[in-house]
Amino acid sequence: MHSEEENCFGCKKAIKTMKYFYKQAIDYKPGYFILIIGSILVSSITPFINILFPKYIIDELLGDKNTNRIIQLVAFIVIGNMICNMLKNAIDENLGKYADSFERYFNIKISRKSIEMDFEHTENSDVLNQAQKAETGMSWYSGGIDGLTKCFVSIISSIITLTGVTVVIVTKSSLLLLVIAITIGITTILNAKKNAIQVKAFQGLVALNRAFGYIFWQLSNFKYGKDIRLYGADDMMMQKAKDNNEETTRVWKKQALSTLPYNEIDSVITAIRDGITYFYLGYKAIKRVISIGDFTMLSSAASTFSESLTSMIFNVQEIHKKLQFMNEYMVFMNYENSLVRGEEKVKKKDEYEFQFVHVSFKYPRSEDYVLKDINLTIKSGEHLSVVGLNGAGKTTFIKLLCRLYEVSEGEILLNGVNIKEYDYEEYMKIFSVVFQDFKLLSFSIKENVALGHSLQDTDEKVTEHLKLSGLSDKVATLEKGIETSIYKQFEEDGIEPSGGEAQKLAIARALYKNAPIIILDEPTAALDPIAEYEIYNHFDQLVGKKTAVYISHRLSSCKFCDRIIVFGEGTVAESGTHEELLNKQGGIYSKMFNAQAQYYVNV
Ligand SMILES: Nc1ncnc2c1ncn2[C@@H]1O[C@H](COP(=O)(O)OP(=O)(O)OP(=O)(O)O)[C@@H](O)[C@H]1O
Repeated sequence: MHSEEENCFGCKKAIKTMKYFYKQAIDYKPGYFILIIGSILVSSITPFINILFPKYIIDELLGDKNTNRIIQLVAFIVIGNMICNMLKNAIDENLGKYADSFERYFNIKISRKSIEMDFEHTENSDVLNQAQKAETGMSWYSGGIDGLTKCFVSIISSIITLTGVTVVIVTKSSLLLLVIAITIGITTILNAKKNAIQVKAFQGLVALNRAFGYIFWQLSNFKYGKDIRLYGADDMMMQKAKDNNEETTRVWKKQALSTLPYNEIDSVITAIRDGITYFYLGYKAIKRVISIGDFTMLSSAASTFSESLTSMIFNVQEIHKKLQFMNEYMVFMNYENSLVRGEEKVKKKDEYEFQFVHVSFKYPRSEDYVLKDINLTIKSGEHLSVVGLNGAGKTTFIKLLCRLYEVSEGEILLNGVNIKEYDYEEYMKIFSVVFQDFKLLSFSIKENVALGHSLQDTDEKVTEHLKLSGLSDKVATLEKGIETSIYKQFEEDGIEPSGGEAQKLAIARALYKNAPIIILDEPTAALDPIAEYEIYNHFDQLVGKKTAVYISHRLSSCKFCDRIIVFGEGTVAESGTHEELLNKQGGIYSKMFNAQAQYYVNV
């Protein structure tokens, strides 16, 4: 939530935001700003052509009636307007291309920030809302750099036009300026009120837009099609989408109804201003204080004056509003990472011993401890199995080990050094992890396996690891082999891997990374019994002397491990080898194992 002080978007904050964006934009695309200068020049010149030359034509028509001169003047107007329009079109066309490029530039930065921010932020709905605000605030709400710059262009052009037009009006009728200035003062106040309503509505729409994006994604993503169809959830999903749509419409409608009176008053004031201008100038022309040519020029100058002044003030207010939208991007980009990131290098050696010393943990914004006073050592090269009932804290234990979360109490040591003291990226490199909810990307099999590594000369190595994980037979049947795309999102001949195939791919990816510590969270849950048997048969080949941690509900897999730890109610309830734990009367492990074995024995 923004505090009261933060909500007040004053001049200082606006200038800071402006500097922040323009510094990056100028570095990224300086060419854009050269075009902008051209745009300012063209849009400043055009109004003068249409104010000055018609006066001379009328004066000529009512005076000397010199045909050649009239033709010359008309040619000036027509050709001048044509050249200005052509230049404007050429500039606008090029500016459009930059607008897109700026939008992508800042979107990429949002993505990078999302990846680099503390993992715990990615599960925080405030942060997710802020990411949404950053993205929409930088795109269609503000128009991004291009939208903001166009406002500046308009302001500068308006100032140039205003200066010229003021000179024209002052020489003939300065009272007119006063009338226009007063009416514009009123419309400015109305506009400020309208903007405040729009900014408030934007804040209210963020959560709705994010929810709609989620529902839309689930509905249109065929991966979720099975569940939605079989559970008949389509009506419920459609209802949620409809409710969301109605709520969004309600917010828009409320905004429109709130701003409508201001728009209507604005129209009345503009009409009064135009009426006064025409009556006043008409009266002067009838009294022959000004010529007919002057009447035309002054009425056109008066309307240009009010248009330019209105546009200038409108654009100042627009800039203020747009900067508030764009500021949301800054807020997101400035999220501090709270995870301590040390500088100690992880020494490359064969020994990696971890110690959990009185480790307790509760998730952020939660009062309940998920893990309580965990004390254990994972010896280098040990194959450790972690078991326990659902929700016992097994995955949380892995998340702490991999530093996705900071422990709440106690410490985790690697080779005697607190893991906080290690360089974060270096520390991450020592783990190959397959999480329960691992993700494959819509890229080729090769890219999925060699993820994060160079793709040069990798074919053989990728094939080798696919063989280890038991996927080579499947890949051999594919026309494009390891170049085959996963999923059909971008390639028609992409494959839809089965649950087991996807898991084998994820295992191949983890093995390919060749990190000294392998962690597999439910590694064989989706594998058929033969594939599971194969994996465990090649266990030593797969993992070798590396330290390995397995989380599994298939207790038969625990036999392969040196030691088993059993989590229960947030603590390490039991620890020992398969045989030791099985012999422990009334123990959690023996109960779970016997319950599972019963199914097979009783068949
Ligand atoms: N991001 C989170 N925020 C708050 N609570 C969480 C979060 N992730 C998990 N929990 C809670 O922590 C507890 C332990 O979850 P964890 O995923 O570690 O269990 P698990 O032993 O791996 O379970 P399973 O066998 O079902 O995979 C659960 O009660 C879960 O609801």
